[in-house]
Amino acid sequence: MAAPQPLAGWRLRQVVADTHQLSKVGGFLYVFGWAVIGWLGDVLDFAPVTALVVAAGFLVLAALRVAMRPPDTGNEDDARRWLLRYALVLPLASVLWAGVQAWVLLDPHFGEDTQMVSLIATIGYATVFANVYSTVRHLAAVGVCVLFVPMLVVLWSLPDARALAVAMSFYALYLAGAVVRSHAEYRRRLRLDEALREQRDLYEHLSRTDSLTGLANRRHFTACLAHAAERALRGGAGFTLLILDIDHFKRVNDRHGHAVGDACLQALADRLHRAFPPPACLLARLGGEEFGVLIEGTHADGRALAESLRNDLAQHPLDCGPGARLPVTVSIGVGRFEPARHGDADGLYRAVDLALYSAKDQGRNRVHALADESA
Ligand SMILES: Nc1nc2c(ncn2[C@@H]2O[C@H](COP(=O)(O)OP(=O)(O)OP(=O)(O)O)[C@@H](O)[C@H]2O)c(=O)[nH]1
Repeated sequence: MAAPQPLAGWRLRQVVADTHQLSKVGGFLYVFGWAVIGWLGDVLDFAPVTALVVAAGFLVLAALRVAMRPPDTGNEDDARRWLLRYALVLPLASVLWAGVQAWVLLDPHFGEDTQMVSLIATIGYATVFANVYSTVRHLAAVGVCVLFVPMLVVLWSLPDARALAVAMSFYALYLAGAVVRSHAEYRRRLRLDEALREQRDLYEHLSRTDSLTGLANRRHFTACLAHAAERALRGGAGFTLLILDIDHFKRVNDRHGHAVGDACLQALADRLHRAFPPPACLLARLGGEEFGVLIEGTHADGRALAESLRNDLAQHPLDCGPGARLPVTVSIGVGRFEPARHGDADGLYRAVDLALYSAKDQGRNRVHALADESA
């Protein structure tokens, strides 16, 4: 059988979050239980100091659970350390309750009603431990043992309580099964959640990505362009848009075949990555042999970057597979977003697209910048 893997990554963070969420207010159940027992058993009459110390103990432990918030650093070691500390604190209230339970059963000051209520409360707390703290199996097992074992020892030691001891022993077996089952169910749910998350992430990635080149697709690029324009309109940093199109790409397909054409598009995507590194630049394949580049910030000289890419491509053929080093040239339209002139992202896109087509019209293998057009 394979050794169990230590919790890591998303699962660890989820276990930490679930453990705190499920248990953070549970400490107050012991406060309530002790208040009921104290009231039924008139404990303030014969042991006022102990009663108050026990109440204070339950209150402090309940408050500690709420106060021990999981770390939000995202660091796995922090999360593991927190889980260990919390797993040490969580059963302390059960230890105190086990002491209370033994006291109530053994001290004749407490009447039979109070003893019965305390036993019911112990069953309740142990059942909660077995079923609710399913996130960490050992934690649930320790909690159940701490609550049940001392009570069973006391019951078996009392000659008048044999029937109760037998019944409670059977219930202890049920609780052992509940610990195993609830933990297995939790692990199953965790695996399902993780698979759903991975599928959602994959779907989101695919819906944003061009499958041939791995660049952003037109839909994602258009959305990012719109966000960049909105930010700029609200006074944020500006941005520059490049649209580039391979010249006479049809000839590549016609002469070398579609597969080489595809490799050529992939090689161009690699070249674009080197010329416009993320995260300042977003690269997209807008369709066919047309690509877009969004450069965030006001410092980039889009025209110079476009010229340098055009030169690089004109001088260094693209590696499009075995025996296929193809010289390709590109035509590029480029422009910086100017709110007063373009209005929104669509306005800039239209203007840069026109610049690209004017570069094509004027002979291809050239960069046409918006500033040139207005000159
Ligand atoms: N291999 C390959 N070819 C594609 C893909 N998408 C579009 N094309 C081809 O790209 C070519 C585009 O041709 P045109 O629109 O005439 O453009 P062009 O030949 O580059 O000419 P200009 O843009 O005017 O310089 C067509 O032959 C399409 O079949 C693709 O995913 N893979």
